[in-house]
Amino acid sequence: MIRFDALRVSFDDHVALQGLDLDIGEGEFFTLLGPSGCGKTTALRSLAGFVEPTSGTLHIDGRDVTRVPSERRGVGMVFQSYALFPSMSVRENIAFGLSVQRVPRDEQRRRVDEVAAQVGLRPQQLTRGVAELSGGQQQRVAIARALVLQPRILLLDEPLSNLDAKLRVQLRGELQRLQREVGITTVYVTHDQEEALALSDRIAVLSEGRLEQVGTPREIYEQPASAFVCDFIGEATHLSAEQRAALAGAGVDAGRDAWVRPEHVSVTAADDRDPAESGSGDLPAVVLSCAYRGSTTLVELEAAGARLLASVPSAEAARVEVGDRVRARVEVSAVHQYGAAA
Ligand SMILES: Nc1ncnc2c1ncn2[C@@H]1O[C@H](COP(=O)(O)OP(=O)(O)OP(=O)(O)O)[C@@H](O)[C@H]1O
Repeated sequence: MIRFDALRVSFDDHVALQGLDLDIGEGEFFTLLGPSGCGKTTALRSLAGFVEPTSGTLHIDGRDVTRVPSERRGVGMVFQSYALFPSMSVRENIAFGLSVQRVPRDEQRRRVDEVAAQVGLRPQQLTRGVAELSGGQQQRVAIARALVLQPRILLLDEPLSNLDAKLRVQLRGELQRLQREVGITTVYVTHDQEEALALSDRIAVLSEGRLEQVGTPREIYEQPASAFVCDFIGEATHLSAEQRAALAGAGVDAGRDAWVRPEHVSVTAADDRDPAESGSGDLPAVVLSCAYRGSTTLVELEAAGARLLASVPSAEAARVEVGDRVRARVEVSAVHQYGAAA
């Protein structure tokens, strides 16, 4: 339903998007994810019609909208700051776009009531000033203001980034439910990988204006297509040359870059066998620190001369202490390898 075709955006001599190809399906919750400056906001703003591409095309529902003005693209946008009018009531804020379009008063009223109920705003909240509302309620108003214009696509630019951690988690659940209920195709921008994994049907990971990978949260996490994605999504240890050499007998290619996630490293008691001979992916290790995380504990090890992270059930972690000599067992089949080692 949305197609980016070789979309390139340059600002003076800086290339923000280097030819983006992307297809987003009807009803999808699709996230553009990447570190600051990777071009995700530029991609979103191009889709909204606020940024003019240097080359390439954009299609919505099969229609070339590359040069179509923003207001005729059928997109509704929610900004990071919400951009609500502080002197107006909730109802006036939501109705703003309808007033601009000179929609009759009684129809405005009906549509605002309908969309307010959809996003979970109570009727008595509609007469309040927006300044009196909490961050989460303001977010609902901002979404209602976009939805009331009945867009085909909802664009959200880091809408949760101004909220505290607990509210962010709560609201992302609400946002997901709301999107499912309304069924509207949604494009979401964030630099927060945890948020992207929790919310999205699919994710596009961008780096320096290029697409690194597109996939479901599970695909991106479990089969990262590049070292960049593996490092950016979740936690991973970049194995040193010495660690790779020590694991070569168990099947790691010592000549290639290698990464392993903490949940694929376990900690067992040290014994006297030479780990290199066991062929099982064991490394002699010393416990450097233990960070309790509830059901699991992140154990930082020094293994074969370099750092290695292991995520172990907290019940097991209770048996190890900082300074203990242990064995780190690396699940070699879960090691991600890319290109030649630097
Ligand atoms: N209007 C502009 N003029 C000049 N350069 C711009 C403009 N907008 C963006 N850029 C540059 O383009 C690059 C990509 O910016 P963009 O805002 O798309 O990144 P981002 O991934 O969304 O980052 P952030 O999370 O920090 O917003 C950055 O290097 C940025 O400085």
